[in-house]
Amino acid sequence: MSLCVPALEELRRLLAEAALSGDPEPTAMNLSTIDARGRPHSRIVLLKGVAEDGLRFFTNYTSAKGEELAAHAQVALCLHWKQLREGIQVRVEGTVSRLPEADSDAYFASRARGSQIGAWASLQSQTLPQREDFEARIAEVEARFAGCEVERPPHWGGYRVDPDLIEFWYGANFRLHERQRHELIDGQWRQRMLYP
Ligand SMILES: Cc1cc2nc3c(=O)[nH]c(=O)nc-3n(C[C@H](O)[C@H](O)[C@H](O)COP(=O)(O)O)c2cc1C
Repeated sequence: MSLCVPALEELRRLLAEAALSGDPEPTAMNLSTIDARGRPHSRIVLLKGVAEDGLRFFTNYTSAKGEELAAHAQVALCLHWKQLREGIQVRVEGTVSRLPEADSDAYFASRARGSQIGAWASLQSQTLPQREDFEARIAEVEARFAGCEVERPPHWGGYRVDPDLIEFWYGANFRLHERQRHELIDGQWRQRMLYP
């Protein structure tokens, strides 16, 4: 894995700045995946860390996105902070792999108990015939783990995105926006500007 240290440092700086800017969801990012038929799908997930091994997010491995990621490991991520400076967008493309179990365990243990219960109770992406069915599953999981810690379900955990493209778009007056693209080409990170 080859990391683009300057781009990841810039991303961390922007995340910190976005958190201070009062953005209610500074880590919300669009995650695009491709299914086995080549059809793209997008949804928001939370960016849970920019680490040495890539960008992390957590989800249900048996969800629609989990199946899509098993079919195609290529993903595109997009973050947008409307109120930061003149507006900033970050695009990331790369390859996902599952995080080590110990990392998923550690993150799961840090989650609120309600979220832990939800990870067991939600059959994410499957048809829910009626709301009461979900509530009954939540009650069943709460009873199962009453008085003890909720362990991580085997179907729930993290992915890391190993980027091969990171692009920063900085908004500016009169549409003189700035685009800085970092691309991994033949094992080397290269930087160039693009017309906005
Ligand atoms: C602000 C926001 C944050 C979200 N964060 C996550 C997340 O971190 N992980 C997750 O699995 N779903 C998250 N979701 C729900 C997803 O957008 C999506 O509905 C769910 O993961 C099912 O997607 P799928 O059927 O394509 O697998 C979030 C939704 C919103 C609006």
